[in-house]
Amino acid sequence: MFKYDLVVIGSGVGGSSAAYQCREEGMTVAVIDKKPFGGTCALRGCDPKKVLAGVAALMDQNRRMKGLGITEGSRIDWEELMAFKRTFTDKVPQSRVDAFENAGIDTYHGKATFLSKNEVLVNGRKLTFDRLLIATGAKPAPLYFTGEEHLSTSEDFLELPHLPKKLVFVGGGFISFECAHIAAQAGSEVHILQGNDQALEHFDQELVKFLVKRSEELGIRVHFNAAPFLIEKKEDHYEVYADQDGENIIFTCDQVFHGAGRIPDIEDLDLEKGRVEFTRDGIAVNEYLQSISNHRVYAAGDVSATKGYPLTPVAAKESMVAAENIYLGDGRKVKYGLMPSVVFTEPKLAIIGLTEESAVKKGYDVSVHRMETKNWYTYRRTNEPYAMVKTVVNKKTGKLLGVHILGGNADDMINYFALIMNFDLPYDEVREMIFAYPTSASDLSYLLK
Ligand SMILES: Cc1cc2nc3c(=O)[nH]c(=O)nc-3n(C[C@H](O)[C@H](O)[C@H](O)COP(=O)(O)OP(=O)(O)OC[C@H]3O[C@@H](n4cnc5c(N)ncnc54)[C@H](O)[C@@H]3O)c2cc1C
Ligand SMILES: NC(=O)c1ccc[n+]([C@@H]2O[C@H](COP(=O)([O-])OP(=O)(O)OC[C@H]3O[C@@H](n4cnc5c(N)ncnc54)[C@H](O)[C@@H]3O)[C@@H](O)[C@H]2O)c1
Repeated sequence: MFKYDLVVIGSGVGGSSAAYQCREEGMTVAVIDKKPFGGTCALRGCDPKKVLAGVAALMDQNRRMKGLGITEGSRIDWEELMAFKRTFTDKVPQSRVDAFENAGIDTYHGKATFLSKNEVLVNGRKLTFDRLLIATGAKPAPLYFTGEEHLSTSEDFLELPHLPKKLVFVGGGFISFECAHIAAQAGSEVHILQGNDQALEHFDQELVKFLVKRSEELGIRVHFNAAPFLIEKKEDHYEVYADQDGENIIFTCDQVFHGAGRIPDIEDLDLEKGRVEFTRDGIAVNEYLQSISNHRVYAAGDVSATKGYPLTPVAAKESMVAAENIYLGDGRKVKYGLMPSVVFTEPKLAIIGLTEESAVKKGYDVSVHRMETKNWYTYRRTNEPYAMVKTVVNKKTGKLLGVHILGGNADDMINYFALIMNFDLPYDEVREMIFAYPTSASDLSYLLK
C-alpha cells in the first residue's frame, strides 16, 4: 500500500514548486510524470526555444548592421546550435529526479489515472492520497481535418536534427511566429497559415501588422484566412491543402507544424473516476485552486481553468498558492495582477494590460499614445526597421490600462511597465528617476506620457 499526504501529477513548474513546499512542511509527497521529468518549459518550451530564438535574434542584428560596421556575414549552423541547446535540456530529467529524491520526494515515471476520489494508478501501482495536485499542463489541440496525424509539434521543432528546407505552420500564434523566425533566420522557406484575418489575436493589431510586415521581409509568408483541410504524406514531402477565401491553395513542404493552439492535458486522467469536474478550459477550480467537486484535489498551471494565462510564471505562482492551501488549509487566493507576455521574434512583441479595443469594450474612456520609436537613439543604434510603443491611458484617472511594445528590447521594457503598473508607482516620480544611460530603461520617462 503506497499512501501519500500529497500526490502531484506533472513535474513542470506547476507541479514542482508545490511538491517541494509541501515536502518542506513535512508532508509525504510523490510526483508522477509520463514524460521525462522537467515539464514543458525546461524541456520542450520556453528555455530551449529562447536558446534558438536568441541565436536567431543575433543573426537578425548581424544582418541589420551589415554596412554599418559589420562586414562579414555569418550563418546558423543548425546541428551546432542543436548541440548547444541540448547542453540546456539533456541533463534536466535526471537532475530533476535526483533533486526530488534528495528532498525525500518519491518519483514515478508513468501515466497517472484516477481510480477513485483518493486513489490514482501509475504503472499498475495504486497510490492513495490525502491531497492531490493536477499539474498536467497542455497539449496541441485536435484540429479535426484529414491528415492531421502528419502534423509535427513545437516539441518536434525544438528537436529537429536537421532543419527542413521548406516548412508550413498551421496557425498564426505564439508558436508559429517564434519558430518561423528561427527557421527563416536559419535559411528555410516558411509559410504560416492563419485561419482567420488576425494573427496573434491578443496583441495590439497595429503592432502585429508591423511584425507580419517584418516577417514577410525575412521571407516568411503569412497567409490569412487560410484554413487547412487536408494534409497528404507523399514519398518525400507533404502536401497541405487549405481553403483561402473559398479557393483551394496547396503547399508542398518538407514538414508541417502545429501552431494552432493548446488545450489542457486531461484526457488520460480518467477524471470521472476521481469525481473531478472539468470544462474545455481545464480543471474546474474555486478561487483557492481547489477542485469544485472533489475537495482533496487541486489544480495549477496550464491545466487549471483560472484567469491565469498559460505561461510559466503564472504556473509557478499557482503552484505556490496551491501548496499553501494544501498544507495550511484553504484561504489563499492567487494575486495575478497584470501579466505581461512576449512573442520572442525579432523584433519582439510585448503586451501588458488591455488593448485599446478591449479597454473600450470594457467601457473605459481612453486616450492612446502611439510612439514610433525606430528613430530614437536606442533603436537607431541597432538599426531596427520597426519599433513602436503604444500606451492606452484611462482618461478619467490618467492611469495606464495597457502597454504594447514592438522592438528588440520589448521583453525587458514590458517588465518595467509590469512593475510600474502592478505597484501603481507614481509616474511623476518614475519620470524623475535617474536611470543609467544609454539603456532602454532611460527611455521610460519619455514613454510615460
Ligand atoms: C513551444 C513553447 C514555448 C513556450 N514559451 C514560453 C515562454 O517563452 N514564456 C512563457 O512564460 N511560457 C511559454 N510557454 C508556456 C509554458 O511552457 C507553460 O505555460 C508552462 O510550461 C506550463 O507549466 P505546467 O507545469 O502547467 O505544465 P507542463 O510544464 O506542461 O507540465 C505538465 C507535465 O505533466 C505531465 N503529464 C500530463 N499528463 C499526465 C498524466 N496523465 N500522468 C503523468 N504525467 C502527466 C506531462 O508529461 C508534463 O511533463 C511555451 C510553451 C510552448 C509549448
Ligand atoms: N512566448 C510565449 O510566452 C509562448 C510561446 C509559445 C507558446 N506559448 C503558450 O502556448 C500556447 C499555445 O500557443 P499556440 O501558438 O499554439 O497558440 P495561439 O493560441 O497563440 O495561436 C493559435 C492560432 O492558430 C489559429 N488557428 C486555430 N485553429 C486553426 C486552424 N485549424 N487553421 C489555421 N489557424 C488556426 C488561431 O486563430 C490562433 O491565431 C499560447 O497560448 C501560450 O500560452 C507561449
